[in-house]
Amino acid sequence: MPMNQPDFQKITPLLLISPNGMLGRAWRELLDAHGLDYETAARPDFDLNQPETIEAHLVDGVRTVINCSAWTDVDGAETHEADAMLVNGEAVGQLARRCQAINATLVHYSTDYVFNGRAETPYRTDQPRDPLNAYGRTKARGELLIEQSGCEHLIIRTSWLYAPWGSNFVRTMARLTAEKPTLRVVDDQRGRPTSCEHLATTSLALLQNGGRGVYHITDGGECTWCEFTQEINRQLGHSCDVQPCTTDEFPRPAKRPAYSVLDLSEAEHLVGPMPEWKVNLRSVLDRMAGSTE
Ligand SMILES: NC(=O)C1=CN([C@@H]2O[C@H](COP(=O)(O)OP(=O)(O)OC[C@H]3O[C@@H](n4cnc5c(N)ncnc54)[C@H](OP(=O)(O)O)[C@@H]3O)[C@@H](O)[C@H]2O)C=CC1
Ligand SMILES: Cc1cn([C@H]2C[C@H](O)[C@@H](COP(=O)(O)OP(=O)(O)O[C@H]3O[C@@H](C)C(=O)[C@@H](O)[C@H]3O)O2)c(=O)[nH]c1=O
Repeated sequence: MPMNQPDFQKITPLLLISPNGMLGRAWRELLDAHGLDYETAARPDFDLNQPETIEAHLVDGVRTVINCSAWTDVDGAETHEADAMLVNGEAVGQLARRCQAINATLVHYSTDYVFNGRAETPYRTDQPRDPLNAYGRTKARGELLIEQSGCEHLIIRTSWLYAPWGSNFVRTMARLTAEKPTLRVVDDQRGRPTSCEHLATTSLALLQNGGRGVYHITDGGECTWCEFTQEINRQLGHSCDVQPCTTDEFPRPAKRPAYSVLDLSEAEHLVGPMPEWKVNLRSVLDRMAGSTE
């Protein structure tokens, strides 16, 4: 990926919120690899439900705040929308207003689930937010509050995150395809998987290259959850029979969008093409093979 002469002085010192989440860990590894100057903010010292802890961590001198925190339990948000809204909505507004006050740039993550999934071509960054579920509504509110705060920001929408660590679809399916002779996986939801390591690296490149406003970053290509599982099964050499099913045959509390492919052209214009999801999947599975986690 073309990365112009890095001038990290413009973006440091950084504050990394939630370095122990799935994406937060990828950011931590990336910042360590570059030897960048950063502090971290995590529970219990930093809690988005306690506004005073936001003020205590976002202090004068911090140039960039990378927010990897969120309520990510999509089904749980259906019955706890107010709690999810505090974390993904109102607290994000507070973060953004604090960034404005200390003149820091806020890098924030959002989701394909802010869209209704009724499109048939990739969602552009400027298409209207119209979430189908509670999680999507809370993430849409967070985006809006950032935009209203007037802070300098980079909102990165992404989708279907996976990593060699944490709780995610690839790790779940790696286990299930090893354990089960057959598996049924929904084949009528189409989107773009995203490796967290790729996302962190590409986010840093976008930040460095002046990306501000809303951008989309995912792996390249697209697939259904079933096709994703079939490829995990194939790359791992497992012999599970992965069969397609419909969303109706796999009922869940939260509705998911049928089509949530994000248009990548604006990010690709600044930082180059996104690697294909099968290529990124291979790297992550290789790393999982060499790990005891
Ligand atoms: N996972 C996915 O598939 C996708 C995720 N995204 C977005 O990407 C971002 C990163 O997601 P991901 O890495 O999967 O998230 P994780 O669920 O792995 O991590 C979320 C982090 O948020 C922290 N957190 C939750 N509540 C609070 C709180 N009240 N105060 C402080 N910290 C809190 C958690 O802390 P603790 O470690 O203490 O639990 C955890 O470290 C999020 O914005 C998410 O919405 C977008 C698209 C897809
Ligand atoms: C385990 C399993 C899942 N599935 C389906 C259900 C669901 O439609 C799909 C994916 O399941 P998950 O629970 O991993 O998906 P989900 O929690 O909806 O993942 C989402 O998380 C949030 C945080 C985001 O922002 C989104 O981009 C997206 O990544 O796989 C099967 O069909 N068969 C199975 O055996």
